Amino acid sequence: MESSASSLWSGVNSGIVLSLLAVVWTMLWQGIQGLQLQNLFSRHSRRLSRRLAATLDPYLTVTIAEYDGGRMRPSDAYKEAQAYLQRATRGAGGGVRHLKAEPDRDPDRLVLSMDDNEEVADEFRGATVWWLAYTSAPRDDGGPGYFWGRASRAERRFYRLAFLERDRDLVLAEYLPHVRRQGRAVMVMNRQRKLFTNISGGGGWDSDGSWSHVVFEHPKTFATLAMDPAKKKEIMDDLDAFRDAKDYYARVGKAWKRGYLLYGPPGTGKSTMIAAMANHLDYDVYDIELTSVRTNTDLRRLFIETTSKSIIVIEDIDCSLDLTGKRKKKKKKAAADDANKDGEKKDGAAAAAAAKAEEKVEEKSTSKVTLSGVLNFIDGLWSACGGERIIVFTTNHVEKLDPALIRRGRMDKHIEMSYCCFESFRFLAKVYLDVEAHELFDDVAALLREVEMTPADVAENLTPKGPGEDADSCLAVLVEALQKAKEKALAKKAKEEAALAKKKAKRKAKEEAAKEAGGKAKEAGEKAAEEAAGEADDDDDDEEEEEEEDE
Ligand SMILES: Nc1ncnc2c1ncn2[C@@H]1O[C@H](COP(=O)(O)OP(=O)(O)OP(=O)(O)O)[C@@H](O)[C@H]1O
Ligand SMILES: [Mg+2]
Repeated sequence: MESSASSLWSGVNSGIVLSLLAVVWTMLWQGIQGLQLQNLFSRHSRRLSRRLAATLDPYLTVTIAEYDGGRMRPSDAYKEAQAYLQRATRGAGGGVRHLKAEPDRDPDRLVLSMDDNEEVADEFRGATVWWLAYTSAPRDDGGPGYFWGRASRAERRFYRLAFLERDRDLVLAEYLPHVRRQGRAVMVMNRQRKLFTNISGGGGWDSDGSWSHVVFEHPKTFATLAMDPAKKKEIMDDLDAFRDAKDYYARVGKAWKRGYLLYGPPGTGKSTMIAAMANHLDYDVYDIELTSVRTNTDLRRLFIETTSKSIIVIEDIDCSLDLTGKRKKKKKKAAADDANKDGEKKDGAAAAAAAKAEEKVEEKSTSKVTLSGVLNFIDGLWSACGGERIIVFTTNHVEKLDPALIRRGRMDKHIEMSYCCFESFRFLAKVYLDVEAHELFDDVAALLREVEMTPADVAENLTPKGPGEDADSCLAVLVEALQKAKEKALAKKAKEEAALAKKKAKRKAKEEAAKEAGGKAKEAGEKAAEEAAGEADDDDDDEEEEEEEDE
């Protein structure tokens, strides 16, 4: 015990002495630099001064930069060191006086890490090492990193590890790999799933390169998603197979990514499905607002800055992208057609889709992202970097999408999200009301065969709105809503049929009028022809007479 105490003291003392010497040397060196006297030294004397430095300052250092060598993404080593040091500063903060705090998974706790210019000591197999965190001012050198934004234009962050020369082998061969391993373990332990957006941050958004994020906390899982059970199982199996298929993708030489196209009317659960997928796989979500991406290059940068184990989402792809160059015109025409349709009120789903399309048509005018940019984004050379990514597109109008965009290989799995069927209703009744059988189920079943209602509307009707509401009243509300929807659909159908009959009758009348007019015209034509022929005969007679007279 005593010997360990004395060796500790001697270690501490030698550490203090060495630190003091290092400080003195640094001051001397900086003083020399400050006076610009180093130019007076010959090459020989500079070599000598370095030797002197090595004698006075027996520390070696390893610097880990967040971005270096033109990197477009933060270095993994930096992130691992950061996570490792979070652990090293746990508890009382490991002797660090200035700490940075971030929210922890546990809402009552904070994850602490050392602030800039703080130093923390760490022990490893009897050796002491020191970590220093620091930042350097933004660089504006136009180098490779400059193009990619954050690497140069923002403050650059570093960790510097200092250790005694005698521990060189131990630190380089064993301690640093240990730091990386432990760092990765801490990252997995602390991992909070995130929802990223490319819309510039503000409010509760944390910025991370081109992306801002919040903690992803969507409660929807496959256990509460209403859809045909067989279809649901197929999707879950597909996701599981993808997650475990690293070797398979490597073997067949494909980038480890998979595309899903979710299509169907508004309110059928496309966005909800994405949340369920993210929760099932424990992946982050990157939600790309394509109308905010200015160029194809920006889109590529966004992709490069995503991490693996993530779902990259582009919602309403048909509204966000000028697929053919004619779409804008078409959409305006369609909107006008919709508005003129016999003054008829649009039903909820169509109105929502039209509003969404109109809104995005306006927004996308500032974006120069092209179809080819998106195609490259999905399966160009860059799409292979990182791996383990799922790309999801959603649309209300699958028929409007360019076939190249959704061909297998880009969008590998097409999933139709449709109106509520009886199976889905039963599922929702169990989830929302905890009811598995009820006398009104038969009515609901019969009505759902005749009426199209989205799971969103069914779920809303099944939600108790007040303290007095129970399963009976909620189901009665749903039946009433379905009956109303049926009446509305019947009235709409009758109106459409009447309009069609009117149109047909009009067309028929027009045809008959044309026929009659044609008949009369024919008669008149024939008469005129006859008269003309008669006149011609008279003329012939006159000519003959004239000829005779001449003879
Ligand atoms: N299949 C479903 N199971 C459970 N809840 C659903 C389902 N579909 C929709 N919902 C509920 O309806 C609401 C709307 O669904 P969601 O936003 O996923 O629709 P969407 O298909 O993405 O619509 P849009 O095309 O307008 O974006 C959600 O709050 C969700 O809770
Ligand atoms: Mg949606």
